[in-house]
Amino acid sequence: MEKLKIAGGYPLKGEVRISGAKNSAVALIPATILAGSSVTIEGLPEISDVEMLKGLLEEIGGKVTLENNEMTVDPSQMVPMPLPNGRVKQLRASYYLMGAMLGKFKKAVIGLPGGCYLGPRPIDQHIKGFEALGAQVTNEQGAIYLRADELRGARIYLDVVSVGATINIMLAAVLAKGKTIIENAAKEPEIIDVATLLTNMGARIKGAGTDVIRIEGVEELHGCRHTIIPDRIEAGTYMIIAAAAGEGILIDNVIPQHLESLIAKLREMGVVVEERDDQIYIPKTDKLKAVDIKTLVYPGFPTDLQQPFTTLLTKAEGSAIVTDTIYGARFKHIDELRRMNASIKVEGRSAIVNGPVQLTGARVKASDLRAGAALIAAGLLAEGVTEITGVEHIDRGYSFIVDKLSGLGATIWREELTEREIEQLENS
Ligand SMILES: CC(=O)N[C@H]1[C@@H](OP(=O)(O)OP(=O)(O)OC[C@H]2O[C@@H](n3ccc(=O)[nH]c3=O)[C@H](O)[C@@H]2O)O[C@H](CO)[C@@H](O)[C@@H]1O
Ligand SMILES: C=C(OP(=O)(O)O)C(=O)O
Repeated sequence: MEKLKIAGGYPLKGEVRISGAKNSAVALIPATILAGSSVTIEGLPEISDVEMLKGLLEEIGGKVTLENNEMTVDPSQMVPMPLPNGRVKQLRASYYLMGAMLGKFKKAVIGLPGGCYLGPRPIDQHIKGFEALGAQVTNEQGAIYLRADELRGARIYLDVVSVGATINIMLAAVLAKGKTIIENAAKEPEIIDVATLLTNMGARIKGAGTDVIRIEGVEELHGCRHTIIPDRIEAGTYMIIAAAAGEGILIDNVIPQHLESLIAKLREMGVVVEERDDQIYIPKTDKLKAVDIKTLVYPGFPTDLQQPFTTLLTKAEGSAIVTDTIYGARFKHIDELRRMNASIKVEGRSAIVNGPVQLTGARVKASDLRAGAALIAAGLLAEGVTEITGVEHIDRGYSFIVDKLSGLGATIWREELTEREIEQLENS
């Protein structure tokens, strides 16, 4: 086990290249199960979620190669092997194995997913969708059992706008008989990316990226090659770091339109954001103004950027209210930021941040992926050294974070935890 150490307070400058999108990758990889022949995905991020999914596809008989961020999956020998435990618990997106395996084999046994604990994360809408398509779904001892004689297209209205349920229902429906309509669908760019891959595989999908998706089931799907979209959350994290501690940072391989809500909020704070074709440039910002944010489904402000944005607000002049309407308890980073001298209080679904304060280095724990991003941003701003444990969460979603930040001039490194530190963590 490792920890991250950051000696803060150094100005950051230069260029950083964004990797492929985690939340696309984790759906594209299970989608390959549906094909009849090999699928290649280019530009995958080097994160542990991708490695976990590679292992899961191999467990069910897939032949998988992963080299230079390019994965090729030959699904021809795959079987509907139950996956009740093990790797499925290490990530959230193992839930996509439910839709993909149900679609392909008409049966699946998948353990309940892990991933970031952000308060309750139900999957009732996924299950409602599978049932509407004709599956019997039961939950037995922490695993979801899915079985169908045949899957038939259906009209499915999602009671909550859910990224996971929208993609999972698409995966299950592309090989179903007849037409499926998903109403109140989520509109995130990752959904369009998955629909693009499935369409290249021969699926018939219309409306991905709007709130009504129409799918006409086909008999079979074939192999193809697909290039993943850039990670808007990774890009947003570096934009926040650039606004907080940058002296001119160019963020390369980004689709600026995917980040309009963040760009608008940064501009409101007084940050100059230059949008180019596939790059964003943020020069040094002298003074930041506090702004309120409220997370919403896409194209609203993403919940995944709420935590790092909170760190930025500690440097802004005035009082700001951060409200998370998606995950009302996504505030585990706040206690840790307080250890670093932040002045923040949590009231219900909101955090009230008072700034500006000079953060100071401390020993802190990343409870989840974006809490980790918030603490890294804080460490870069802080006076002194910050030690961050819980690095395994950060490695789920940020490729080469130490190298990328070092390339910008940060003093950041990994260290092995001592046995005593591991013991302390296990008892905390
Ligand atoms: C692997 C992946 O892509 N993860 C992203 C995905 O998670 P995930 O797909 O888990 O998030 P959802 O979009 O499903 O969740 C949105 C909201 O709907 C609720 N809900 C969801 C499903 C359901 O069946 N019932 C239900 O009530 C959730 O509790 C939450 O309040 O979208 C989240 C919201 O943008 C992001 O934070 C995660 O990074
Ligand atoms: C919450 C996240 O991931 P997951 O849904 O995979 O836990 C995230 O990417 O911020």
